[in-house]
This record gives sequence, C-alpha cells and structure tokens, in this order.
Amino acid sequence: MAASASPTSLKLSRPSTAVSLLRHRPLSATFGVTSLSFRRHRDQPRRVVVLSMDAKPTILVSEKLGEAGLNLLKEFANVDCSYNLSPEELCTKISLCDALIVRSGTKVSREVFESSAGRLKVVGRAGVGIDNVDLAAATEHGCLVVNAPTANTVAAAEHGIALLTAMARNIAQADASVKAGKWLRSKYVGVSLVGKTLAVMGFGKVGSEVARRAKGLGMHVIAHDPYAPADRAHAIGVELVSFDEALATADFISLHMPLTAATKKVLNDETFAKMKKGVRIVNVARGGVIDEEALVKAIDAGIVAQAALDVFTVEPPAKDSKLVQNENVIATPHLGASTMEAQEGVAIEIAEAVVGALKGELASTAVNAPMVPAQVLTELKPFVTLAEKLGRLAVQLVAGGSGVKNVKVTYASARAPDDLDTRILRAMITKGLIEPISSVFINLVNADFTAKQRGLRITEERILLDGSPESPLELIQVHIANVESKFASAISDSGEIIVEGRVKDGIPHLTKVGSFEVDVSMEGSLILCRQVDQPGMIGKVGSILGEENVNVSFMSVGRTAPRKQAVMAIGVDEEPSKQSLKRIGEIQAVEEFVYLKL
Ligand SMILES: NC(=O)C1=CN([C@@H]2O[C@H](COP(=O)(O)OP(=O)(O)OC[C@H]3O[C@@H](n4cnc5c(N)ncnc54)[C@H](O)[C@@H]3O)[C@@H](O)[C@H]2O)C=CC1
Ligand SMILES: O=C(O)C(=O)COP(=O)(O)O
Repeated sequence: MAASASPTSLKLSRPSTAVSLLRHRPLSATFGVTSLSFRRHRDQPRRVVVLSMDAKPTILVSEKLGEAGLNLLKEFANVDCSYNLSPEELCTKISLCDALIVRSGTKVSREVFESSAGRLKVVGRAGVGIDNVDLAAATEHGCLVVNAPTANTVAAAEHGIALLTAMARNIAQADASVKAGKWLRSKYVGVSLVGKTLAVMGFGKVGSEVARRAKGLGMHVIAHDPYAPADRAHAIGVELVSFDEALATADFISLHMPLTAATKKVLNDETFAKMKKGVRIVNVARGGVIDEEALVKAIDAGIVAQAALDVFTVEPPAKDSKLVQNENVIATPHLGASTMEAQEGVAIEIAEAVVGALKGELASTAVNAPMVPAQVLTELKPFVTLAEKLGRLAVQLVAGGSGVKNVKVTYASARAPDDLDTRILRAMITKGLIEPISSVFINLVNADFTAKQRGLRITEERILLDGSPESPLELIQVHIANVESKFASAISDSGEIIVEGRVKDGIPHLTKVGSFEVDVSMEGSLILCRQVDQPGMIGKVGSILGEENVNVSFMSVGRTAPRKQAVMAIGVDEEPSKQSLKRIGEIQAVEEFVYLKL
C-alpha cells in the first residue's frame, strides 16, 4: 500500500527543552518553559509550565580535595566531605549521594554501586588512575565515571625524576644516617645519570614528561609503549623499542603505564631475569605492575641494584614489608600527584566534570561513556531528542506479549558515514525502547550494556543522500522486526513496525508510521487513528478532545488516496480520559486507533 507524499498538517510552535544524556531522573532545578500557540485554541491564555524543580544534589567527597574545587562544587550541590570512611560506612552513605569524588585511597567497589540503589550518577576520580573504581559495575549501574587526566601530569613526572636522582645518589639513606649522627661518605657513593640508558615503560602523558626531563639530565632515553605513536616519541628524541629490548638495555627503568589486566605484575621473576644486572627501577605508576615478592628476590640476587617506589600493591604497605624495609629501596607514600599546584588543578578539573555530568552534559573526560566533542553534541542535540522519542513511540506500537529482539535503525544523511557519530543516537533510541516497558533507567553509559543484557539486538544502517551535508542527518527510521503491532497500520509493507522522524526548525517530527506519511511534532502525547478519509474527521476528534479541555498541538493526515484509508496523527498536550479515547474509537469511520505517550 503506497501512502500519499504530502500529509496535511496544522501548525505548532514550541521551544524545545534541555536534553539530558546522562541523568537518570531530573536532578537540579530544571525549568522547562513551554509556550503553546495553536490556531484552533486561540482564546486559550499562554501558559508557563514548570516541568520539575528538585532539591540540590548531594556530592560525597571521600578524600582531601583542593579548596577551589570544593568551592565550585558547593555552588551547585550539598557537599559532604567525609574522609577515611570504612567500606561499610561508604556503602551506607552512598545511597544518599548523587555523586562521589575520590582519589586513589577509596575503593569504589561493586557493593558501592549496588548500595547506591540507582541514586549515584557520577564518580569523579580526582586524578588519573581509575584502577580503584569497578568500571564494569559502574557501567552496569549507568553511573558515569570521569577523571582528571591532565592536571597532575607534571607533578607525577617531577616526582619520578626526584626519585630517580634521589635513588642514584642515595639521598634518602644518607639523610637518615646523618640524622642518626653518622657521617658515612664512602658508603653512599652513588651512580651518575649522564650517558645512562633510561627505559620509560608507558609513553603517555607522565612517561613523555619524564623522558623530556631525563634527556635534559643527559640520559639516553628509550621507551616501550605498544600504543604510542612513533612520531610523538621521535619529536622528543626518544626511540620506541620492544618490551624485551627495553629490559635488556636499560640502566634505569621508569614505569608509567596504567594498571590493567595486561600490565598486572608485568615485572616478575621471568622479566627481572631479562634485565641488565644492576638495573635501577622507579615506579610512580601503580604498585600492582610489579610482583613485589619477585622484586625483593631480584634485589637480593643483585639483578636490581635499587628501587624507588611511590606506589604499592597494597597501600599503605605492611609495616614489616620486606620490600619497604630493604636498604636498597626508597619509598614515598603515593606522593606523585601531591603538589599544591596539581591538587588545585585536579580539584577544579574534577569539580567541573562532575557538576557538568550532574547537569546532564557529556563529560570530555568520561572513562566509561563515549566522549563526544561539544560542537558535535550541539549539532546532534535535536536528533538526540528525536531518537529517544522514536524509540519510545516504536515500542509502544508493539502488541503486548511480543518481545522486541531485533531493531534496525536507519540514518539517512548527506554526510559521509565517518562524519556521523551515532553512538549517542543509538543510546537514546535504546533508552526510548527500554524505559517504557521496564523499570530500568537508561543513559549513555549503560545503554549498550542493558540492550545486550536484555537480548535486544540493535543494528544500524546508513543511507548516503545526495545534496548538501549542512545538517548531520536528514531522517531516522526505527524498524522493529518479528512483532505484531497494536496499530496494524504501523506495520509497513516489509512486515516490520516502522516509525520515521525528522527535525524541523529544531523540533522532532514524526514523519512516517508504517507506510503512511504524516507530519506531527513529537511533543506531549500522540493519538494515531486509521480511518476512511472523509470530511469532518478532524472536527469530530477535535471536539471530543476539546470538550474535556485537552489541547491539540498538531494534526496531520497521511492518506493512500482521497477518500481511501488515512492515518490521522494528533498531538495532545494533556492525557485524554479513557472515556474520550473510547469515543474517538467509536467514531464510525475510525478503523483503529492508539494513544502513545512520547
Ligand atoms: N603516583 C602518582 O601519584 C601518580 C600516578 N599516576 C599513574 O601514572 C600512570 C600514567 O599516567 P598518565 O601518563 O597520565 O596516563 P596515560 O594514559 O597518559 O599514559 C599511559 C600510557 O601507558 C601506555 N600503556 C598501556 N598499556 C601498556 C603496556 N602494556 N606497556 C606499556 N605501555 C602501556 C598507554 O599506551 C599510554 O600511553 C598511571 O598508572 C597513573 O595512574 C599518574 C599520576 C600521579
Ligand atoms: O592520579 C593518579 O593516578 C594518582 O595516582 C594520584 O593519586 P592521588 O590522587 O594522589 O591519590
């Protein structure tokens, strides 16, 4: 059945409200001001609708944070600074918090997310390493994790260099002996750095700053990092080498990789055996990248001459730790990021990221969600709303009992597929598909995970259109296969439920249902009626709704041919009573109808 090309439509005028990508529920004071105008209801006064106005969010800060960051947080939220909480105390408090800010000393375990019972929306790590946060659990609970990846880079690099030089010249041991009244000049003869080879393991932000500084000390610097671009290394005169080559040639090894499954205990019995005898090791990364027992053995065997450690597998390490007590080891209590400057920097960086995330903005330092540049997000914003509404509408068209398993999303755009980032759109369609039929809250963080968990397979298809790619997208279609519909006209010729939408003047519009073309703004709620096309239908439906003061915001009729079948789409601001819907269904020409909440 072919539908007519141009649906008839009446007028709408309505500003769009803010798009929330990350929030579960409205959080801070959110004012949505809606002014409606519609020809058929000219006598109605303009209205201002306050959508919601909730209390301030609560942010728990569980470790010391710089003052400037705290002040930023306090402008927006209630801030609870509670340090040294036990795991049980943290789990108890967290159910009353919308955000949690930690450093390396707080374990944000699965239990923390479970105890939050859905309230915790963002965990901010005031620093780089997120190995103390259970990322999988965060994602499963739809909780965004953000970090502050840049503000402590220089501090960590400077600490690495401080440990390197202190170790080479026995500064810590010599200082302790002078304070103990000794004067052991021949015992503390050190080694020179100039001309020695330093292997930087992990050539990221800290690693490359260490390399730059070590070159300034006259060292020959090599680096191992399977993911670092060679040109970045060449630019500062560093050669990238294999792991084994780094171990075999280094006089000093400085560790700067994250702690991951791949880097856990990467220095172990086997790898110590590959090192040059007398090598010296600096670790400002994470204790877990070294097998600490193996390090003690390697020191005892003379393979490792000295080690300078800022980080430990368990922090603080045991008082009688053989490693810490070894006279060839110098240790600091995880001080890499602890400069006044770095702490003010990370505090501001994390406060901005957490406040932004609580406002529903996308964070550029998100660890478990797509990072989308601000200008791409601005462009996609109306399509984000459209995507969610299409998903919401499509799933409500499915007849009860038939499970949605296969959804295809088609994006038609004149932009090259690589220029269109659909991750947010897919997440919002998923949100629209799942939320109306479950109690789960979906956001950008947990959308893919939740879809997979529910056996919902979402495939995406791009259609490349001719023409000017001014807008990122022309239209989005959502197809649901292998289901029955409670509105048979929503099933297209291909046997799937199809809904299609476009953005017009910044407002999402429904432009197709099944094979019928309509044009109705997707705000408020929607009544879809299939009827025999005949005069007076709009009036009949309109007056039933008008009788109970239900405001019609938009009407559109898509028909196969004059006086044949037509689908009428009616946008309403208020929910009509069951009685009114029944009366619409009883209009003689109406063959089927459905009421949908957008
Ligand atoms: N002690 C302290 O207070 C501080 C410690 N850190 C730690 O320093 C480390 C580095 O931090 P950033 O440089 O900011 O991170 P980054 O992400 O900029 O750099 C990490 C680098 O490690 C590389 N890498 C990943 N797997 C590797 C592997 N198997 N072998 C070699 N390289 C690998 C990555 O490609 C990346 O280039 C992290 O573990 C971080 O937690 C950072 C700041 C302060
Ligand atoms: O940023 C990092 O990765 C750090 O290790 C710094 O840890 P901290 O914030 O000082 O507990």
